[in-house]
Amino acid sequence: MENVLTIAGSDSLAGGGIQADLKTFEELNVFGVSALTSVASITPTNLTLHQLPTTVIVDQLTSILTQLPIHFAKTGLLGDLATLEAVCAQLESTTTQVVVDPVLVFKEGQSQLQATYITAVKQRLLPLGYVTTPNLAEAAQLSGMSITNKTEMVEAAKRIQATGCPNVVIKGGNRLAGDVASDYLRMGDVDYWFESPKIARQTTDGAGCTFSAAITAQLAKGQALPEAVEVAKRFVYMGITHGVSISERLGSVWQGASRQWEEETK
Ligand SMILES: Nc1ncnc2c1ncn2[C@@H]1O[C@H](COP(=O)(O)OP(=O)(O)O)[C@@H](O)[C@H]1O
Ligand SMILES: Cc1ncc(COP(=O)(O)OP(=O)(O)O)c(N)n1
Repeated sequence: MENVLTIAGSDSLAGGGIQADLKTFEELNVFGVSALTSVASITPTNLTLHQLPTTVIVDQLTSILTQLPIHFAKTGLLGDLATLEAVCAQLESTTTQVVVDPVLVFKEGQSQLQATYITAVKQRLLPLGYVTTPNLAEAAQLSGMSITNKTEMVEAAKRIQATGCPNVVIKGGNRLAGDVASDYLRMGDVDYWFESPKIARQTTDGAGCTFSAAITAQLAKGQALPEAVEVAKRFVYMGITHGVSISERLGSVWQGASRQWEEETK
């Protein structure tokens, strides 16, 4: 079995973060290991990041990268510039292929990431990526343009490729107007579109983390990127459709949905 690493923050409500990543890895039959960067504390009005000391993050990565073969890793919420730089320094000394989920904007709230952080994502983190998976709002920040339609998604992906990441998936998701959840993969200079009906449910927390974790798992198992994105899209679609309303206000993707559905239809 392949080991797969997630370098990400904790979301105690499991609406994303390391919790969603590890559940996804488990469901897709890879062995998930993790380096925790930050603990996000989410209330109806606030999103606070409690950042771990850089030395603790580096210690976790050293322990993992010096002892285990890790062919694929994903990065999620890194949280601040010092963490981003430390993580990049560690990854630069490996041959690990990296799926970069830039995590600048998420549904539960806006973190206070500075312009210097976004610049570092473009200059240090994206060049290390095999593929990056911004949502529409993140793609707008990384490309420096507004994105309201598919033509602009293509142009934004080209601009993001210019940072040095060869493959870009822009998730149109719920943010792109219309009835269809359209995600766009630009792989080199080839275009792929992945589409599903938009699901009118609130159980979308964690959709982005689950999507990038699923891509990472499928790549680790040897699948090519377009097929990995297709599997991830279906996995998230099932996860939202059978998502869990964990409270009156909060709804999360259910990573066990594909397995449950397969078991029920056997
Ligand atoms: N309402 C929805 N219906 C169907 N698919 C959705 C919906 N919302 C998001 N998705 C899908 O979930 C995945 C994650 O997208 P998104 O929620 O935009 O990312 P993020 O969580 O990073 O904001 C994408 O494949 C997107 O198309
Ligand atoms: C610690 C932590 N990191 C990332 C997220 C965001 O999760 P994501 O799946 O990318 O986005 P949403 O679908 O929840 O918008 C998180 N909640 N916590």
